Amino acid sequence: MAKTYDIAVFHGDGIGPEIMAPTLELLRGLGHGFAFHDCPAGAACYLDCGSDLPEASLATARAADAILLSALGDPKVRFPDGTEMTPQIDIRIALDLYAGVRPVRVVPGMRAPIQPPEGRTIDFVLIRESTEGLFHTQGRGRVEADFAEETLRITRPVTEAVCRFACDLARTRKADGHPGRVTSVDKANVFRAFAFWREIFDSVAAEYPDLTADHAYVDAMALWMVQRPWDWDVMVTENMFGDILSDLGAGLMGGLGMAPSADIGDRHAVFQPCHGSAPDIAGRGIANPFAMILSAGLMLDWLGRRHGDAALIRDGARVQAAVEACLAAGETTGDLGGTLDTRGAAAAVGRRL
Ligand SMILES: NC(=O)c1ccc[n+]([C@@H]2O[C@H](COP(=O)([O-])OP(=O)(O)OC[C@H]3O[C@@H](n4cnc5c(N)ncnc54)[C@H](O)[C@@H]3O)[C@@H](O)[C@H]2O)c1
Ligand SMILES: CC(C)[C@H](C(=O)O)[C@@H](O)C(=O)O
Ligand SMILES: [Mg+2]
Repeated sequence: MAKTYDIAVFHGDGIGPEIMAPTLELLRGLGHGFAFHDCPAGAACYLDCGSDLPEASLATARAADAILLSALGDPKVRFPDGTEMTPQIDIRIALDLYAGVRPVRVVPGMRAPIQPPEGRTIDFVLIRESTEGLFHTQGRGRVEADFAEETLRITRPVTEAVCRFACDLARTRKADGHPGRVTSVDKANVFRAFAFWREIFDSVAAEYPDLTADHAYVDAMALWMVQRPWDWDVMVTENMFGDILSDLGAGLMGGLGMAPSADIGDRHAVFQPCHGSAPDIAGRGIANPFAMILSAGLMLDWLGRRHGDAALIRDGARVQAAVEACLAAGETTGDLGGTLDTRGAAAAVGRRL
């Protein structure tokens, strides 16, 4: 009998449920025997039950084969100390999801602000360490009357693991015709913690003589991602740098509605769009579902490779191709210049599947 995959589903806040519902419909249509398990979390859940990440939801996520997560959070709903709830960070830390995979891919028809020169493509992957770095003290920073302080933490095991993940990915991509280059993005000129990061990156990269390994300072990389985004293959960087650069990457694709992500650890993985709950457009049914759908495509690919299921890998690629065909045909939501609403854009993907 074919395997059933248990998928934990966080529907989220704001536009979260609006983009998750049609994504689940598309997944059901692929006929892989997915069992979806709802996991309440986020701002609405906090108002409802007093927790933004109930233990039961985390337990369901832990037991699942994969986790699909839509945008969570609402700037108007805060903890008593005034901080916003960020359960997605708590999940990354609780499940050791150290490798945040954020692909940046500009394809024909995309309303991208920068077009590559003839013969070049914008197609790189940013790997964002997602469990430590400058997020180490998130929500626990020290705030006194006259100063505030947060801590940047870089540890050897996590840095080795995320650098190895990036090198493995560059190697896999090289087999598909990419240059086989991995770039560490850091600030080693100023911070000893980043000199430590760079030294670890170098020692891991030395195990991959078939790859080109190099470094860039994060400020210069922000410039180069705009000036020559076609030059990059795989980048690996600290949590906060990756958070910021991945939104820059989303900008290269025409907006956050196009930016998927995967947070991957050794045992678990979460698939979610890079964007938030977009309170400014929530409830109107006009959010772009493509980042959520592409994230589901990354999930199919990851599950397929993990379980040796070629049909899942094939469908991961089909989902990406279907979204790209919609872009080429101009069948998109308003943020990308189209006239479709959320359901219409998802249906356009469905027709191509
Ligand atoms: N991964 C996540 O769950 C995640 C990521 C970022 C922010 N957040 C949370 O979301 C809330 C809102 O944050 P924000 O406003 O800074 O960022 P946001 O990503 O929600 O929105 C930024 C801008 O992008 C637009 N946008 C985002 N997704 C879109 C989509 N799918 N289609 C069309 N337009 C889209 C929004 O309308 C807005 O103008 C906050 O509570 C924040 O903490 C969650
Ligand atoms: C919402 C926020 C906590 C989150 C992050 O900072 O990681 C988001 O910006 C992201 O990029 O996934
Ligand atoms: Mg972000």
